[in-house]
Amino acid sequence: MRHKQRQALDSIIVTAEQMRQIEGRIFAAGMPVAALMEKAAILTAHSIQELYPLSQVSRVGILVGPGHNGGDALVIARELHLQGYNICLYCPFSQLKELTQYHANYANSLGICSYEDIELLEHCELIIDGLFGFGLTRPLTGIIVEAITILNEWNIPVISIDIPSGLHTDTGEVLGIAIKATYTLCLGLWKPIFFQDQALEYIGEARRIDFGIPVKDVRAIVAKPFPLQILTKTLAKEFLPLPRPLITHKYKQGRLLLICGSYRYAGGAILTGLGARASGVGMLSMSVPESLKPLLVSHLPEALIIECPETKTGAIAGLSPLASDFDQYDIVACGPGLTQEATNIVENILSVPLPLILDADGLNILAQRVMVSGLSRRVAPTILTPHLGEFKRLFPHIADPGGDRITAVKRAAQESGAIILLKGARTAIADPHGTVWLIPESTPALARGGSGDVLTGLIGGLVAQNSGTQEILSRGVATAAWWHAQAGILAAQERTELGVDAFTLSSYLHRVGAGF
Ligand SMILES: NC(=O)C1=CN([C@@H]2O[C@H](COP(=O)(O)OP(=O)(O)OC[C@H]3O[C@@H](n4cnc5c(N)ncnc54)[C@H](OP(=O)(O)O)[C@@H]3O)[C@@H](O)[C@H]2O)[C@@H](O)CC1
Ligand SMILES: Nc1ncnc2c1ncn2[C@@H]1O[C@H](COP(=O)(O)OP(=O)(O)O)[C@@H](O)[C@H]1O
Ligand SMILES: [K+]
Repeated sequence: MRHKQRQALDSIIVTAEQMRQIEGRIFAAGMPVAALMEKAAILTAHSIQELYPLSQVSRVGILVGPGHNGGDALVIARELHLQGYNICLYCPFSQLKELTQYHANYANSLGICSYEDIELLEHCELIIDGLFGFGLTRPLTGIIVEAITILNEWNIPVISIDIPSGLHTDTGEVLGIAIKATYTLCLGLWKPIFFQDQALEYIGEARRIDFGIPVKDVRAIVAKPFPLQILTKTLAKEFLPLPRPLITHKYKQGRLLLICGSYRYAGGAILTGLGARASGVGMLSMSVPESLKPLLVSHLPEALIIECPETKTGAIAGLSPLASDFDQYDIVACGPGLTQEATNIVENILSVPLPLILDADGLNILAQRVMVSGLSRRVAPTILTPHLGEFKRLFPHIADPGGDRITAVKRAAQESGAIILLKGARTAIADPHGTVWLIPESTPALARGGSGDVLTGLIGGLVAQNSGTQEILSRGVATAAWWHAQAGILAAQERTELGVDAFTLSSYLHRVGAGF
Protein backbone atom coordinates (compact mmCIF):
# COMPACT_ATOMS: atom_id res chain seq x y z
CA MET A 1 0.00 0.00 0.00
CA ARG A 2 2.72 2.41 1.05
CA HIS A 3 4.71 1.45 -2.04
CA LYS A 4 1.70 2.31 -4.24
CA GLN A 5 1.33 5.67 -2.52
CA ARG A 6 4.99 6.45 -3.17
CA GLN A 7 4.54 5.42 -6.78
CA ALA A 8 1.72 7.96 -7.04
CA LEU A 9 4.33 10.69 -6.45
CA ASP A 10 5.63 9.83 -9.93
CA SER A 11 2.62 11.55 -11.46
CA ILE A 12 2.62 14.72 -9.33
CA ILE A 13 4.20 18.03 -10.28
CA VAL A 14 4.81 20.79 -7.72
CA THR A 15 5.67 24.44 -8.20
CA ALA A 16 8.67 26.02 -6.46
CA GLU A 17 6.32 27.56 -3.89
CA GLN A 18 4.62 24.23 -3.17
CA MET A 19 8.02 22.54 -2.85
CA ARG A 20 9.01 25.16 -0.32
CA GLN A 21 5.81 24.60 1.65
CA ILE A 22 6.28 20.81 1.63
CA GLU A 23 9.88 21.25 2.77
CA GLY A 24 8.62 23.64 5.47
CA ARG A 25 6.26 21.00 6.87
CA ILE A 26 9.05 18.42 7.00
CA PHE A 27 11.36 20.81 8.87
CA ALA A 28 8.55 21.89 11.23
CA ALA A 29 7.93 18.23 12.08
CA GLY A 30 11.52 17.91 13.29
CA MET A 31 13.63 16.79 10.34
CA PRO A 32 16.87 18.80 10.49
CA VAL A 33 17.56 20.81 7.32
CA ALA A 34 21.06 19.37 7.13
CA ALA A 35 19.72 15.81 7.34
CA LEU A 36 17.29 16.33 4.46
CA MET A 37 20.06 17.83 2.34
CA GLU A 38 22.29 14.88 3.23
CA LYS A 39 19.61 12.37 2.16
CA ALA A 40 18.93 14.11 -1.15
CA ALA A 41 22.56 14.73 -2.00
CA ILE A 42 23.83 11.24 -1.10
CA LEU A 43 21.23 9.62 -3.37
CA THR A 44 22.14 12.11 -6.09
CA ALA A 45 25.82 11.19 -5.66
CA HIS A 46 24.89 7.50 -6.10
CA SER A 47 23.06 8.31 -9.33
CA ILE A 48 26.03 10.28 -10.60
CA GLN A 49 28.32 7.34 -9.85
CA GLU A 50 26.00 5.02 -11.76
CA LEU A 51 25.98 7.34 -14.77
CA TYR A 52 29.72 8.09 -14.69
CA PRO A 53 31.57 5.38 -12.71
CA LEU A 54 35.08 6.05 -11.47
CA SER A 55 36.34 3.52 -14.01
CA GLN A 56 35.28 5.90 -16.80
CA VAL A 57 35.64 9.37 -15.32
CA SER A 58 37.93 10.68 -12.62
CA ARG A 59 38.29 14.48 -12.91
CA VAL A 60 35.01 16.09 -11.86
CA GLY A 61 34.34 19.83 -11.66
CA ILE A 62 31.56 20.90 -9.33
CA LEU A 63 29.85 24.30 -9.53
CA VAL A 64 28.78 25.61 -6.13
CA GLY A 65 26.10 28.27 -5.74
CA PRO A 66 25.29 30.39 -2.67
CA GLY A 67 22.12 28.56 -1.59
CA HIS A 68 21.14 25.02 -0.76
CA ASN A 69 21.62 23.87 -4.35
CA GLY A 70 25.26 24.74 -3.67
CA GLY A 71 24.98 22.84 -0.36
CA ASP A 72 23.87 19.73 -2.24
CA ALA A 73 26.80 20.21 -4.61
CA LEU A 74 29.25 20.29 -1.69
CA VAL A 75 27.84 17.12 -0.11
CA ILE A 76 28.17 15.42 -3.51
CA ALA A 77 31.73 16.79 -3.83
CA ARG A 78 32.64 15.32 -0.45
CA GLU A 79 31.14 11.89 -1.25
CA LEU A 80 32.74 11.64 -4.69
CA HIS A 81 36.07 12.78 -3.24
CA LEU A 82 35.86 10.05 -0.59
CA GLN A 83 35.11 7.49 -3.33
CA GLY A 84 38.32 8.46 -5.11
CA TYR A 85 37.18 10.96 -7.75
CA ASN A 86 39.47 13.92 -8.35
CA ILE A 87 37.25 16.89 -7.48
CA CYS A 88 37.70 20.62 -8.04
CA LEU A 89 35.13 23.22 -7.13
CA TYR A 90 34.10 26.42 -8.88
CA CYS A 91 32.75 28.68 -6.17
CA PRO A 92 32.65 32.36 -7.16
CA PHE A 93 30.41 33.53 -4.29
CA SER A 94 31.81 35.14 -1.17
CA GLN A 95 28.52 34.87 0.76
CA LEU A 96 27.03 31.42 1.22
CA LYS A 97 23.98 30.30 3.19
CA GLU A 98 25.05 29.04 6.61
CA LEU A 99 24.66 25.31 5.95
CA THR A 100 26.34 25.64 2.56
CA GLN A 101 29.22 27.47 4.23
CA TYR A 102 29.67 24.60 6.74
CA HIS A 103 29.93 22.12 3.88
CA ALA A 104 32.37 24.43 2.06
CA ASN A 105 34.55 24.57 5.16
CA TYR A 106 34.53 20.79 5.49
CA ALA A 107 35.33 20.28 1.79
CA ASN A 108 38.25 22.65 2.26
CA SER A 109 39.46 20.68 5.29
CA LEU A 110 39.48 17.52 3.14
CA GLY A 111 41.84 19.24 0.72
CA ILE A 112 39.32 19.62 -2.13
CA CYS A 113 40.53 22.55 -4.20
CA SER A 114 38.22 25.45 -5.00
CA TYR A 115 38.56 28.13 -7.70
CA GLU A 116 36.86 31.36 -8.68
CA ASP A 117 37.91 30.98 -12.32
CA ILE A 118 35.80 28.64 -14.46
CA GLU A 119 38.62 28.15 -16.99
CA LEU A 120 40.44 26.03 -14.39
CA LEU A 121 37.75 23.35 -14.80
CA GLU A 122 38.34 22.99 -18.52
CA HIS A 123 40.17 19.66 -18.18
CA CYS A 124 37.42 18.00 -16.18
CA GLU A 125 35.65 15.00 -17.69
CA LEU A 126 32.35 15.74 -15.98
CA ILE A 127 30.74 18.89 -14.58
CA ILE A 128 28.16 18.87 -11.81
CA ASP A 129 25.97 21.94 -11.71
CA GLY A 130 24.95 23.05 -8.23
CA LEU A 131 24.77 26.81 -8.85
CA PHE A 132 21.04 27.42 -8.45
CA GLY A 133 17.95 25.31 -7.91
CA PHE A 134 14.36 26.32 -7.32
CA GLY A 135 15.48 29.39 -5.34
CA LEU A 136 16.44 31.31 -8.48
CA THR A 137 13.91 33.99 -9.33
CA ARG A 138 15.90 36.87 -10.78
CA PRO A 139 18.14 36.98 -13.87
CA LEU A 140 21.76 35.99 -13.61
CA THR A 141 24.34 38.70 -14.23
CA GLY A 142 28.09 39.39 -14.28
CA ILE A 143 30.68 36.68 -13.88
CA ILE A 144 28.10 33.91 -13.61
CA VAL A 145 26.84 34.75 -17.09
CA GLU A 146 30.41 34.70 -18.37
CA ALA A 147 31.13 31.39 -16.65
CA ILE A 148 28.00 29.70 -18.05
CA THR A 149 28.74 31.04 -21.53
CA ILE A 150 32.19 29.44 -21.40
CA LEU A 151 30.88 26.21 -19.90
CA ASN A 152 28.18 25.80 -22.54
CA GLU A 153 30.87 25.96 -25.23
CA TRP A 154 32.84 23.07 -23.77
CA ASN A 155 32.08 19.58 -24.87
CA ILE A 156 32.00 18.17 -21.33
CA PRO A 157 28.95 16.26 -20.01
CA VAL A 158 27.03 18.19 -17.36
CA ILE A 159 24.76 16.85 -14.63
CA SER A 160 22.49 19.51 -13.14
CA ILE A 161 21.28 19.08 -9.59
CA ASP A 162 17.52 19.60 -9.30
CA ILE A 163 17.24 21.92 -12.32
CA PRO A 164 19.72 23.39 -14.82
CA SER A 165 20.98 26.63 -13.26
CA GLY A 166 19.52 29.72 -14.85
CA LEU A 167 16.05 28.36 -15.57
CA HIS A 168 12.87 29.33 -13.74
CA THR A 169 11.47 26.25 -12.00
CA ASP A 170 7.84 26.88 -12.94
CA THR A 171 7.94 28.55 -16.34
CA GLY A 172 11.18 27.13 -17.74
CA GLU A 173 12.14 30.66 -18.75
CA VAL A 174 15.85 31.35 -19.19
CA LEU A 175 16.78 33.94 -16.57
CA GLY A 176 19.63 35.63 -18.44
CA ILE A 177 21.49 32.47 -19.35
CA ALA A 178 21.22 28.81 -18.40
CA ILE A 179 23.38 25.72 -18.24
CA LYS A 180 22.82 23.11 -20.93
CA ALA A 181 22.82 19.83 -19.07
CA THR A 182 23.29 16.30 -20.31
CA TYR A 183 21.28 14.95 -17.38
CA THR A 184 19.13 16.72 -14.82
CA LEU A 185 18.50 14.91 -11.55
CA CYS A 186 15.26 16.32 -10.20
CA LEU A 187 15.15 16.24 -6.40
CA GLY A 188 12.08 14.80 -4.69
CA LEU A 189 9.15 15.77 -6.88
CA TRP A 190 8.77 16.74 -10.53
CA LYS A 191 8.61 20.48 -11.18
CA PRO A 192 6.80 22.21 -14.09
CA ILE A 193 10.08 23.06 -15.84
CA PHE A 194 10.45 19.43 -16.92
CA PHE A 195 7.29 19.79 -19.04
CA GLN A 196 7.88 23.23 -20.55
CA ASP A 197 9.05 22.99 -24.17
CA GLN A 198 11.30 26.02 -23.82
CA ALA A 199 13.37 24.27 -21.12
CA LEU A 200 13.83 20.90 -22.81
CA GLU A 201 17.06 21.61 -24.64
CA TYR A 202 18.65 22.65 -21.32
CA ILE A 203 17.42 19.67 -19.29
CA GLY A 204 18.87 16.81 -21.30
CA GLU A 205 17.71 13.49 -19.89
CA ALA A 206 15.63 13.92 -16.74
CA ARG A 207 15.56 11.56 -13.76
CA ARG A 208 13.78 11.94 -10.44
CA ILE A 209 15.60 11.21 -7.19
CA ASP A 210 13.06 9.97 -4.64
CA PHE A 211 14.63 10.84 -1.30
CA GLY A 212 11.64 9.94 0.81
CA ILE A 213 9.44 13.03 1.00
CA PRO A 214 6.45 11.77 3.05
CA VAL A 215 3.32 11.38 0.93
CA LYS A 216 1.21 12.99 3.67
CA ASP A 217 3.19 16.22 3.41
CA VAL A 218 2.71 16.31 -0.34
CA ARG A 219 -1.01 15.63 0.04
CA ALA A 220 -1.33 18.39 2.66
CA ILE A 221 -0.01 20.98 0.20
CA VAL A 222 -1.22 19.63 -3.12
CA ALA A 223 -4.82 18.54 -2.72
CA LYS A 224 -6.72 16.17 -5.01
CA PRO A 225 -7.57 16.62 -7.81
CA PHE A 226 -3.94 17.57 -8.36
CA PRO A 227 -3.69 20.75 -10.43
CA LEU A 228 -0.74 19.41 -12.45
CA GLN A 229 -0.47 15.72 -13.22
CA ILE A 230 1.72 13.53 -15.35
CA LEU A 231 -0.05 10.98 -17.51
CA THR A 232 2.00 7.94 -16.54
CA LYS A 233 1.83 4.50 -18.10
CA THR A 234 -0.10 3.26 -15.06
CA LEU A 235 -2.73 5.97 -15.44
CA ALA A 236 -2.98 5.39 -19.20
CA LYS A 237 -3.47 1.69 -18.63
CA GLU A 238 -6.26 2.33 -16.14
CA PHE A 239 -8.15 4.35 -18.72
CA LEU A 240 -7.90 2.05 -21.74
CA PRO A 241 -11.14 0.08 -22.31
CA LEU A 242 -9.39 -3.24 -21.79
CA PRO A 243 -10.34 -5.97 -21.32
CA ARG A 244 -13.61 -5.57 -23.15
CA PRO A 245 -16.75 -6.94 -21.47
CA LEU A 246 -17.49 -10.38 -22.90
CA ILE A 247 -21.05 -9.65 -23.98
CA THR A 248 -20.54 -6.21 -25.45
CA HIS A 249 -21.53 -5.24 -29.00
CA LYS A 250 -20.35 -2.62 -31.50
CA TYR A 251 -22.81 0.09 -30.48
CA LYS A 252 -21.65 -0.19 -26.89
CA GLN A 253 -18.00 0.24 -27.80
CA GLY A 254 -18.29 3.85 -28.87
CA ARG A 255 -19.93 5.48 -31.89
CA LEU A 256 -17.76 8.15 -33.45
CA LEU A 257 -18.57 10.52 -36.30
CA LEU A 258 -15.62 12.14 -38.06
CA ILE A 259 -16.29 15.14 -40.30
CA CYS A 260 -13.16 15.70 -42.32
CA GLY A 261 -11.42 15.89 -45.66
CA SER A 262 -11.64 17.75 -48.94
CA TYR A 263 -10.41 17.17 -52.47
CA ARG A 264 -7.29 19.09 -51.54
CA TYR A 265 -6.69 17.30 -48.22
CA ALA A 266 -7.98 13.80 -48.86
CA GLY A 267 -5.06 12.30 -46.94
CA GLY A 268 -6.05 14.13 -43.76
CA ALA A 269 -9.35 12.26 -43.74
CA ILE A 270 -7.63 8.90 -44.21
CA LEU A 271 -5.16 9.56 -41.40
CA THR A 272 -7.90 10.69 -39.02
CA GLY A 273 -9.81 7.51 -39.85
CA LEU A 274 -6.72 5.38 -39.23
CA GLY A 275 -6.18 7.03 -35.84
CA ALA A 276 -9.80 6.26 -34.94
CA ARG A 277 -9.46 2.69 -36.18
CA ALA A 278 -6.50 2.08 -33.86
CA SER A 279 -8.56 3.16 -30.83
CA GLY A 280 -10.77 0.09 -31.18
CA VAL A 281 -13.93 2.21 -31.46
CA GLY A 282 -17.07 0.11 -32.04
CA MET A 283 -18.66 2.11 -34.88
CA LEU A 284 -16.74 4.55 -37.00
CA SER A 285 -18.68 6.83 -39.36
CA MET A 286 -17.02 9.41 -41.56
CA SER A 287 -18.62 12.32 -43.38
CA VAL A 288 -16.50 13.28 -46.38
CA PRO A 289 -17.05 15.08 -49.70
CA GLU A 290 -18.83 12.63 -52.02
CA SER A 291 -15.98 12.38 -54.50
CA LEU A 292 -13.70 11.01 -51.75
CA LYS A 293 -15.94 8.08 -50.84
CA PRO A 294 -14.25 5.41 -53.03
CA LEU A 295 -10.84 6.40 -51.70
CA LEU A 296 -11.96 6.30 -48.08
CA VAL A 297 -13.72 2.95 -48.51
CA SER A 298 -10.55 1.46 -49.95
CA HIS A 299 -8.51 2.58 -46.93
CA LEU A 300 -11.09 2.01 -44.20
CA PRO A 301 -13.43 -0.76 -45.33
CA GLU A 302 -14.86 -1.17 -41.82
CA ALA A 303 -16.00 2.46 -41.58
CA LEU A 304 -19.37 3.77 -42.64
CA ILE A 305 -18.41 6.40 -45.21
CA ILE A 306 -21.14 9.01 -45.59
CA GLU A 307 -20.87 11.03 -48.77
CA CYS A 308 -21.74 14.71 -48.42
CA PRO A 309 -22.53 17.28 -51.11
CA GLU A 310 -19.41 19.19 -52.02
CA THR A 311 -18.41 22.62 -53.27
CA LYS A 312 -16.81 23.21 -56.68
CA THR A 313 -13.39 22.99 -55.14
CA GLY A 314 -14.18 19.76 -53.30
CA ALA A 315 -14.92 20.86 -49.72
CA ILE A 316 -17.94 19.58 -47.78
CA ALA A 317 -20.86 21.89 -48.65
CA GLY A 318 -23.37 20.47 -46.17
CA LEU A 319 -23.98 17.39 -44.05
CA SER A 320 -26.15 14.66 -45.58
CA PRO A 321 -29.24 13.57 -43.56
CA LEU A 322 -27.47 10.41 -42.36
CA ALA A 323 -24.59 12.42 -40.94
CA SER A 324 -27.05 14.79 -39.30
CA ASP A 325 -28.83 12.09 -37.30
CA PHE A 326 -26.81 12.80 -34.20
CA ASP A 327 -28.66 10.28 -32.01
CA GLN A 328 -26.51 7.68 -33.71
CA TYR A 329 -23.25 8.98 -32.29
CA ASP A 330 -21.59 9.38 -28.91
CA ILE A 331 -19.09 12.00 -30.04
CA VAL A 332 -18.17 14.05 -33.12
CA ALA A 333 -14.69 15.08 -34.27
CA CYS A 334 -14.52 17.75 -36.93
CA GLY A 335 -11.78 19.56 -38.78
CA PRO A 336 -8.86 17.70 -40.33
CA GLY A 337 -8.54 18.55 -44.01
CA LEU A 338 -11.86 20.46 -44.23
CA THR A 339 -10.38 23.68 -45.70
CA GLN A 340 -11.69 27.08 -44.66
CA GLU A 341 -14.57 26.69 -47.10
CA ALA A 342 -16.44 24.47 -44.67
CA THR A 343 -17.35 27.39 -42.41
CA ASN A 344 -21.05 26.57 -42.22
CA ILE A 345 -20.29 22.97 -41.22
CA VAL A 346 -18.31 24.12 -38.21
CA GLU A 347 -20.89 26.75 -37.26
CA ASN A 348 -23.70 24.19 -37.38
CA ILE A 349 -21.84 21.47 -35.55
CA LEU A 350 -21.41 23.72 -32.53
CA SER A 351 -25.12 23.45 -31.73
CA VAL A 352 -25.12 19.64 -31.73
CA PRO A 353 -25.66 18.35 -28.17
CA LEU A 354 -22.75 15.88 -28.27
CA PRO A 355 -19.16 16.11 -27.08
CA LEU A 356 -17.25 17.74 -29.93
CA ILE A 357 -13.57 17.66 -30.88
CA LEU A 358 -12.40 20.50 -33.11
CA ASP A 359 -9.01 20.34 -34.82
CA ALA A 360 -7.14 21.95 -37.74
CA ASP A 361 -9.57 23.87 -40.00
CA GLY A 362 -12.27 23.39 -37.38
CA LEU A 363 -10.10 25.56 -35.13
CA ASN A 364 -9.17 28.03 -37.84
CA ILE A 365 -12.82 28.63 -38.66
CA LEU A 366 -13.61 28.97 -34.96
CA ALA A 367 -10.86 31.58 -34.63
CA GLN A 368 -11.84 33.45 -37.78
CA ARG A 369 -15.45 33.73 -36.66
CA VAL A 370 -14.39 34.64 -33.12
CA MET A 371 -16.63 31.89 -31.78
CA VAL A 372 -14.48 30.71 -28.87
CA SER A 373 -16.42 32.75 -26.33
CA GLY A 374 -19.61 30.92 -27.37
CA LEU A 375 -18.22 27.50 -26.47
CA SER A 376 -19.25 27.79 -22.84
CA ARG A 377 -22.89 27.89 -24.03
CA ARG A 378 -22.63 24.46 -25.64
CA VAL A 379 -24.64 21.86 -23.74
CA ALA A 380 -21.98 19.16 -24.20
CA PRO A 381 -18.21 19.38 -23.67
CA THR A 382 -15.90 20.76 -26.34
CA ILE A 383 -12.33 19.62 -26.93
CA LEU A 384 -9.94 21.84 -28.90
CA THR A 385 -6.62 20.40 -30.09
CA PRO A 386 -4.49 23.32 -31.36
CA HIS A 387 -0.82 23.44 -32.16
CA LEU A 388 0.93 26.64 -31.12
CA GLY A 389 -0.07 28.61 -34.24
CA GLU A 390 -3.72 27.61 -33.93
CA PHE A 391 -3.64 28.37 -30.21
CA LYS A 392 -2.40 31.91 -30.89
CA ARG A 393 -5.19 32.48 -33.40
CA LEU A 394 -7.80 31.18 -30.96
CA PHE A 395 -6.52 32.99 -27.90
CA PRO A 396 -4.59 36.03 -29.19
CA HIS A 397 -4.80 37.81 -25.83
CA ILE A 398 -3.06 35.02 -23.87
CA ALA A 399 0.55 36.05 -23.52
CA ASP A 400 3.27 34.00 -25.18
CA PRO A 401 1.87 30.46 -25.14
CA GLY A 402 5.26 29.40 -26.50
CA GLY A 403 6.80 30.42 -23.17
CA ASP A 404 4.89 29.25 -20.11
CA ARG A 405 2.70 26.75 -21.96
CA ILE A 406 1.21 25.29 -18.80
CA THR A 407 -0.23 28.60 -17.61
CA ALA A 408 -1.39 29.44 -21.14
CA VAL A 409 -3.31 26.21 -21.67
CA LYS A 410 -4.84 26.40 -18.21
CA ARG A 411 -6.06 29.92 -18.84
CA ALA A 412 -7.47 29.02 -22.24
CA ALA A 413 -9.48 26.15 -20.76
CA GLN A 414 -10.82 28.27 -17.92
CA GLU A 415 -11.81 31.12 -20.25
CA SER A 416 -13.40 29.03 -22.97
CA GLY A 417 -14.98 26.31 -20.85
CA ALA A 418 -13.44 23.77 -23.26
CA ILE A 419 -10.85 21.05 -22.75
CA ILE A 420 -7.73 22.30 -24.53
CA LEU A 421 -4.93 20.08 -25.78
CA LEU A 422 -1.91 22.22 -26.69
CA LYS A 423 0.35 20.19 -28.98
CA GLY A 424 4.10 20.32 -28.71
CA ALA A 425 7.14 18.40 -27.60
CA ARG A 426 5.41 18.07 -24.23
CA THR A 427 1.70 18.14 -25.01
CA ALA A 428 -0.42 19.70 -22.25
CA ILE A 429 -4.14 19.13 -21.71
CA ALA A 430 -6.20 21.43 -19.48
CA ASP A 431 -9.81 21.16 -18.40
CA PRO A 432 -11.95 24.12 -17.33
CA HIS A 433 -11.78 23.07 -13.66
CA GLY A 434 -8.06 23.77 -13.56
CA THR A 435 -6.51 20.32 -13.93
CA VAL A 436 -3.59 20.12 -16.35
CA TRP A 437 -2.32 16.77 -17.65
CA LEU A 438 1.20 16.58 -19.05
CA ILE A 439 2.59 13.99 -21.43
CA PRO A 440 6.03 13.15 -20.03
CA GLU A 441 7.83 11.96 -23.12
CA SER A 442 7.54 12.07 -26.88
CA THR A 443 9.76 12.29 -29.94
CA PRO A 444 10.53 14.97 -32.51
CA ALA A 445 9.89 12.21 -35.06
CA LEU A 446 6.25 13.30 -34.73
CA ALA A 447 6.99 16.77 -36.12
CA ARG A 448 5.55 15.83 -39.52
CA GLY A 449 2.44 16.74 -41.46
CA GLY A 450 -0.45 14.45 -40.64
CA SER A 451 0.57 13.20 -37.20
CA GLY A 452 -1.98 15.56 -35.64
CA ASP A 453 -4.73 14.07 -37.82
CA VAL A 454 -3.93 10.62 -36.44
CA LEU A 455 -4.20 12.06 -32.93
CA THR A 456 -7.63 13.57 -33.57
CA GLY A 457 -9.01 10.23 -34.72
CA LEU A 458 -7.43 8.43 -31.78
CA ILE A 459 -8.86 10.88 -29.25
CA GLY A 460 -12.30 10.61 -30.83
CA GLY A 461 -12.26 6.83 -30.84
CA LEU A 462 -10.96 6.50 -27.31
CA VAL A 463 -13.27 8.97 -25.61
CA ALA A 464 -16.25 7.59 -27.58
CA GLN A 465 -15.65 4.38 -25.61
CA ASN A 466 -15.47 6.08 -22.26
CA SER A 467 -17.16 9.46 -22.27
CA GLY A 468 -18.61 10.98 -19.12
CA THR A 469 -17.83 13.98 -16.99
CA GLN A 470 -15.40 16.61 -18.18
CA GLU A 471 -12.78 15.15 -15.80
CA ILE A 472 -13.14 11.73 -17.44
CA LEU A 473 -13.03 13.29 -20.89
CA SER A 474 -9.86 15.27 -20.22
CA ARG A 475 -8.21 12.16 -18.84
CA GLY A 476 -9.27 10.31 -22.00
CA VAL A 477 -7.81 13.05 -24.20
CA ALA A 478 -4.57 12.89 -22.21
CA THR A 479 -4.47 9.09 -22.47
CA ALA A 480 -4.84 9.34 -26.25
CA ALA A 481 -2.02 11.90 -26.40
CA TRP A 482 0.18 9.59 -24.30
CA TRP A 483 -0.64 6.64 -26.57
CA HIS A 484 0.15 8.71 -29.68
CA ALA A 485 3.51 9.80 -28.23
CA GLN A 486 4.41 6.24 -27.20
CA ALA A 487 3.65 4.97 -30.71
CA GLY A 488 5.96 7.68 -32.05
CA ILE A 489 8.72 6.65 -29.64
CA LEU A 490 8.38 2.96 -30.54
CA ALA A 491 8.32 3.67 -34.28
CA ALA A 492 11.36 5.97 -33.99
CA GLN A 493 13.28 3.29 -32.07
CA GLU A 494 12.73 0.80 -34.87
CA ARG A 495 12.85 3.12 -37.89
CA THR A 496 14.87 6.16 -36.70
CA GLU A 497 13.34 9.60 -36.20
CA LEU A 498 13.13 9.96 -39.97
CA GLY A 499 10.96 6.91 -40.44
CA VAL A 500 7.79 7.94 -38.65
CA ASP A 501 5.44 9.30 -41.30
CA ALA A 502 1.84 9.67 -40.13
CA PHE A 503 0.62 6.52 -41.89
CA THR A 504 3.37 4.47 -40.25
CA LEU A 505 2.60 6.09 -36.91
CA SER A 506 -1.00 4.89 -37.12
CA SER A 507 0.24 1.34 -37.69
CA TYR A 508 2.28 1.46 -34.46
CA LEU A 509 -0.61 2.49 -32.22
CA HIS A 510 -1.87 -1.03 -31.63
CA ARG A 511 1.61 -2.17 -30.63
CA VAL A 512 1.61 0.26 -27.71
CA GLY A 513 -1.70 -1.23 -26.56
CA ALA A 514 -0.21 -4.71 -26.93
CA GLY A 515 2.53 -3.74 -24.46
CA PHE A 516 0.01 -3.71 -21.60
N1 LIG B 1 13.08 21.04 -1.29
C1 LIG B 1 13.77 19.98 -0.99
O1 LIG B 1 13.15 19.01 -0.75
C2 LIG B 1 15.23 20.00 -0.94
C3 LIG B 1 15.96 21.02 -1.54
N2 LIG B 1 17.30 21.00 -1.59
C4 LIG B 1 18.04 21.94 -2.42
O2 LIG B 1 17.74 23.25 -2.11
C5 LIG B 1 17.62 24.00 -3.33
C6 LIG B 1 16.93 25.27 -3.10
O3 LIG B 1 17.78 25.97 -2.28
P1 LIG B 1 17.63 27.54 -1.98
O4 LIG B 1 16.24 27.82 -1.61
O5 LIG B 1 18.66 27.88 -1.02
O6 LIG B 1 17.87 28.19 -3.38
P2 LIG B 1 18.99 27.98 -4.50
O7 LIG B 1 18.27 27.43 -5.66
O8 LIG B 1 20.17 27.26 -4.02
O9 LIG B 1 19.44 29.45 -4.88
C7 LIG B 1 19.12 30.54 -4.10
C8 LIG B 1 20.37 31.27 -3.73
O10 LIG B 1 20.83 31.97 -4.86
C9 LIG B 1 20.84 33.38 -4.60
N3 LIG B 1 20.42 34.03 -5.82
C10 LIG B 1 19.19 34.07 -6.36
N4 LIG B 1 19.20 34.68 -7.55
C11 LIG B 1 20.48 35.04 -7.77
C12 LIG B 1 21.12 35.72 -8.84
N5 LIG B 1 20.45 36.12 -9.92
N6 LIG B 1 22.46 35.91 -8.75
C13 LIG B 1 23.13 35.49 -7.68
N7 LIG B 1 22.56 34.87 -6.62
C14 LIG B 1 21.25 34.64 -6.69
C15 LIG B 1 19.93 33.58 -3.44
O11 LIG B 1 20.34 34.71 -2.75
P3 LIG B 1 19.33 35.88 -2.30
O12 LIG B 1 18.14 35.82 -3.24
O13 LIG B 1 18.96 35.55 -0.94
O14 LIG B 1 20.10 37.09 -2.48
C16 LIG B 1 20.11 32.28 -2.66
O15 LIG B 1 21.25 32.35 -1.86
C17 LIG B 1 16.94 23.03 -4.25
O16 LIG B 1 16.98 23.36 -5.60
C18 LIG B 1 17.71 21.78 -3.91
O17 LIG B 1 18.90 21.71 -4.65
C19 LIG B 1 18.03 19.93 -0.92
O18 LIG B 1 19.15 20.41 -0.31
C20 LIG B 1 17.25 19.24 0.16
C21 LIG B 1 15.90 18.88 -0.26
N1 LIG C 1 9.17 18.24 -31.43
C1 LIG C 1 8.15 17.43 -31.17
N2 LIG C 1 8.26 16.50 -30.22
C2 LIG C 1 7.22 15.68 -29.95
N3 LIG C 1 6.02 15.72 -30.58
C3 LIG C 1 5.86 16.63 -31.54
C4 LIG C 1 6.90 17.54 -31.87
N4 LIG C 1 6.43 18.34 -32.85
C5 LIG C 1 5.16 17.96 -33.10
N5 LIG C 1 4.81 16.94 -32.30
C6 LIG C 1 3.49 16.26 -32.25
O1 LIG C 1 3.07 15.99 -33.58
C7 LIG C 1 1.70 16.30 -33.75
C8 LIG C 1 1.59 17.39 -34.83
O2 LIG C 1 0.29 17.80 -34.96
P1 LIG C 1 -0.13 18.94 -36.01
O3 LIG C 1 0.80 20.07 -35.94
O4 LIG C 1 -1.58 19.19 -35.79
O5 LIG C 1 0.09 18.19 -37.39
P2 LIG C 1 -0.87 17.99 -38.64
O6 LIG C 1 -1.92 19.07 -38.59
O7 LIG C 1 0.01 18.13 -39.85
O8 LIG C 1 -1.45 16.65 -38.54
C9 LIG C 1 1.20 16.73 -32.38
O9 LIG C 1 0.66 15.63 -31.70
C10 LIG C 1 2.47 17.21 -31.68
O10 LIG C 1 2.40 17.12 -30.28
K1 LIG D 1 21.39 23.36 -10.54
